[in-house]
Amino acid sequence: MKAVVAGASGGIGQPLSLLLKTCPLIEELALFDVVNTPGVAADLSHISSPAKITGYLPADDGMKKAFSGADIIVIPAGIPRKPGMTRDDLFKINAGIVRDLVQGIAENAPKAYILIISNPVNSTVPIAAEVLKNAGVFDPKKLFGVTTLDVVRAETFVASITGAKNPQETVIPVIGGHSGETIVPLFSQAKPSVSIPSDKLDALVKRVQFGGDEVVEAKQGAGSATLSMAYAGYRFAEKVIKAVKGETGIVEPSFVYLPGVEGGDEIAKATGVDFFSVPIELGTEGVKRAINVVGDANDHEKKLLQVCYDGLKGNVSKGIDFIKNPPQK
Ligand SMILES: NC(=O)c1ccc[n+]([C@@H]2O[C@H](COP(=O)([O-])OP(=O)(O)OC[C@H]3O[C@@H](n4cnc5c(N)ncnc54)[C@H](O)[C@@H]3O)[C@@H](O)[C@H]2O)c1
Ligand SMILES: O=C(O)C[C@H](O)C(=O)O
Repeated sequence: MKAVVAGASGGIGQPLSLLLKTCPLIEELALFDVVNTPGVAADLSHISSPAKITGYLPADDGMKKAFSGADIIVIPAGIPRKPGMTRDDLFKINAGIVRDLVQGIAENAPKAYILIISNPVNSTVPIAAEVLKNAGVFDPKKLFGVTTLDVVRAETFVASITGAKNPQETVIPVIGGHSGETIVPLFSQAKPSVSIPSDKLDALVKRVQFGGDEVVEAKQGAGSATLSMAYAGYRFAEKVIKAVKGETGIVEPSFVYLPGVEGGDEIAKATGVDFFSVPIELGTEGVKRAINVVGDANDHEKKLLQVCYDGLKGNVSKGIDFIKNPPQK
């Protein structure tokens, strides 16, 4: 199993690479970034875990060398938010970064599982899908927008109300997209069920939807969530790897292209959007099936979902349009 981190020298990239370096399921780890990968790779190479580690810069065909033979490529490359910015404000710079990296994947590792962290995820994943389609190598079962941090936040924040000792033991589907009101936690479907006092529900939902802002404001201009994101990115990558290696029954929400995966058509019909995060059962080929939890949402959650669909549609078409009608240089 060869894993790659593209954007490996950044705030997320470094701790994510650290976690992947310690993963016993990975034999080879390649780090790619426009800066500092030789140093980050040298540092991590002293860790006595099995993964062989290499670092590449764009010079000397670095992207080709990093991506060739990759089984899984995680992309946290791109600029993060500062206070007062929306994720969509990152589009101008990050759209081109993701387009070019995914083009490199299409050319050098067309069969790799691709996990996109770079924001705005609601648009960068459709960008990736279009690039892969144009290159004739799009497999919707292998393209994932990483929304795990929203799930992690829901687990953590609900535990502060229920007092659960281990927040991770409560499974909460968080669906939709990855920004503000497109993020919809379905607390009515938590397993085991949770009891949230009605006067606390709105604030809890808002905290999950705008958890990213909490970190952006606390960092005062020094970036957005990096450590919790590295944890979340690793958690999702590890689940994909375990499923690919044959472990069964692994389910985690992810932002995928619904019409291309089993069970997705029904959800696309219900939501009116083709890219959407829902619980995904993972298998040896990536997405095994998308699980339709939309119909089970309660009335309060259905109202949240309506707002989500409206916001998400614009974000998705903006991404698709960026590739179909490229901006003039
Ligand atoms: N999906 C999520 O839940 C989630 C959570 C947190 C952050 N993010 C997003 O992740 C991205 C990265 O955040 P960060 O805090 O690590 O930022 P950062 O600025 O600390 O790191 C980004 C890294 O990307 C590198 N990079 C830039 N262009 C590149 C290219 N063309 N090829 C390879 N590498 C390139 C930079 O050199 C830098 O090392 C941001 O867009 C942020 O909004 C997403
Ligand atoms: O808030 C951000 O901009 C980063 C990330 O999407 C997050 O949810 O923390």
